[in-house]
Amino acid sequence: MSTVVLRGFGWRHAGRRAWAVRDVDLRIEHGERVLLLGPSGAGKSTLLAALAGLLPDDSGEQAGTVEIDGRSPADARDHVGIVFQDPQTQLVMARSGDDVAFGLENRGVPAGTIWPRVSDALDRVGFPYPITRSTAALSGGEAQRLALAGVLALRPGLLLLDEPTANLDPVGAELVRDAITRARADDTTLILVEHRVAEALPLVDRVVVLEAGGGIRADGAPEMVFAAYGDRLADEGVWVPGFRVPALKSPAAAGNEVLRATEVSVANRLSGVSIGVGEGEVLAVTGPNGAGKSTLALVLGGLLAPSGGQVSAFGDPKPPHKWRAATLTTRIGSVFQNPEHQFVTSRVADELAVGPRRTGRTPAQIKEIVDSLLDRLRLTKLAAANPYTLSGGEARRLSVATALATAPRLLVLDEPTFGQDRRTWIELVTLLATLRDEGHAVVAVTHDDDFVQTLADRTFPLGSSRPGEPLPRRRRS
Ligand SMILES: Nc1ncnc2c1ncn2[C@@H]1O[C@H](COP(=O)(O)OP(=O)(O)OP(=O)(O)O)[C@@H](O)[C@H]1O
Ligand SMILES: Nc1ncnc2c1ncn2[C@@H]1O[C@H](COP(=O)(O)OP(=O)(O)OP(=O)(O)O)[C@@H](O)[C@H]1O
Repeated sequence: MSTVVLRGFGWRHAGRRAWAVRDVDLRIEHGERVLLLGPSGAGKSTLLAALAGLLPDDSGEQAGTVEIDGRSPADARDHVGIVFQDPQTQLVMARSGDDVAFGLENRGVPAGTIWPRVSDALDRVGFPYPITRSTAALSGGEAQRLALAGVLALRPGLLLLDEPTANLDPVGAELVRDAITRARADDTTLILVEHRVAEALPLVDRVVVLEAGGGIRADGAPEMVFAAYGDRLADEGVWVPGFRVPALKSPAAAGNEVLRATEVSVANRLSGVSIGVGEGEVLAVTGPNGAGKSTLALVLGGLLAPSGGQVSAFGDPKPPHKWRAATLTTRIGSVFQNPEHQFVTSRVADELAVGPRRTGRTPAQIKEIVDSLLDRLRLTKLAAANPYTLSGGEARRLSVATALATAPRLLVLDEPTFGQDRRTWIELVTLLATLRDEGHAVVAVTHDDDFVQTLADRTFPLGSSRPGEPLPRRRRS
């Protein structure tokens, strides 16, 4: 167990004018369990990184002090376990079991107890493979489970979790919540960052809300915080319990089919899936971790050749993965599960210009497209920032914006709403609804039930025993 004390704490990342987080005075006692909230970009991940001793002096400027049990985060590191927002970045070993064992070995855990602790931690998170499974061949949710097992095995005094269930299917999320609850028995101090408040509340006894411009907006027992500040927090973008999602489903029937996949397979990852999507339709692909959703998205987006089956789109005799890059970008816009995998420039604004430039737009047209997307996705202030330095929510919005920049008629989005606060979520979903109403087709892989309820015209449950409903051949009347 650990006590955390922040006094006047602030951090400004190198190369940024604005402070990521500032004026934070906070004391968290041994064994307390805190939900840290705040709008996208408010500095939640930065604060966790500071506590984990992951902000080296030369990477920015610090104000105030941080102490864990009276020590600096660098000195307390052995007592702290963190799971990042993007778990794939924290897996270091080639084999899954070794990845969990690595942390234990580093901390000098006696050799005889390492492997029992590894298998206990993997069981707790429902990791579905033998310990020899390659870490490079894990789906997003599987990687998240493994990263969690890695820190749970350490039994840290201070456990820092950044959206630990965002990539998990409902069964996985429940297991992880159980595992977090069990860590309570070890008197672990917990700081949890999670946009979706309802599921996180049973795990915590205190809520701290960071203010976007600095300082703490609210702090106290959950019921007190939401009773006193609920409405204002909602206005500022925080997901508050009881939030009802807007209904944005299309009143119109789907138009002509733009893409059809027949019995597509990818060896060991996806087997025999048939799916189609029509103009003006939002199709949600759901299903358990490892079902093959991201693999299917790559195939539909023309980014991965299927090993079996056919894909045809826009009446082209060639399948999308054989199209020229310029053709592909004007027809299909893809968003990957990990936004960083798709960034190719060092400025947010340049990133948005890549597609339009490739498709021959004039400089004036490019500027108009870029400015409009920055505005619509709340990224204008970050136009000059390096895409790799964005917060999780910002990076996700940039990746959606880049997919829209060439106005493709089909969007294939892998977890488009991941990491969004309430305000950016509504804006993003409303933007997709507008595109849908203009006749664009949208295929979205998602674990976000609110997204399905709000926007999906049809759901394709992959990996379940129910086959996807066939696409009715309807025309817009
Ligand atoms: N390495 C970095 N270099 C420069 N700026 C950064 C870096 N990491 C984060 N930032 C900036 O600091 C601010 C806070 O980011 P942080 O990731 O802490 O926010 P967050 O509250 O966790 O957001 P989200 O909910 O979107 O994940 C953001 O504006 C972000 O662009
Ligand atoms: N590069 C890879 N090489 C080999 N196997 C892989 C690779 N990537 C994923 N897999 C495996 O293929 C299957 C499907 O993975 P995929 O990422 O498509 O699942 P998913 O449904 O998107 O999962 P999640 O909900 O966890 O993101 C999983 O069993 C996964 O372990």
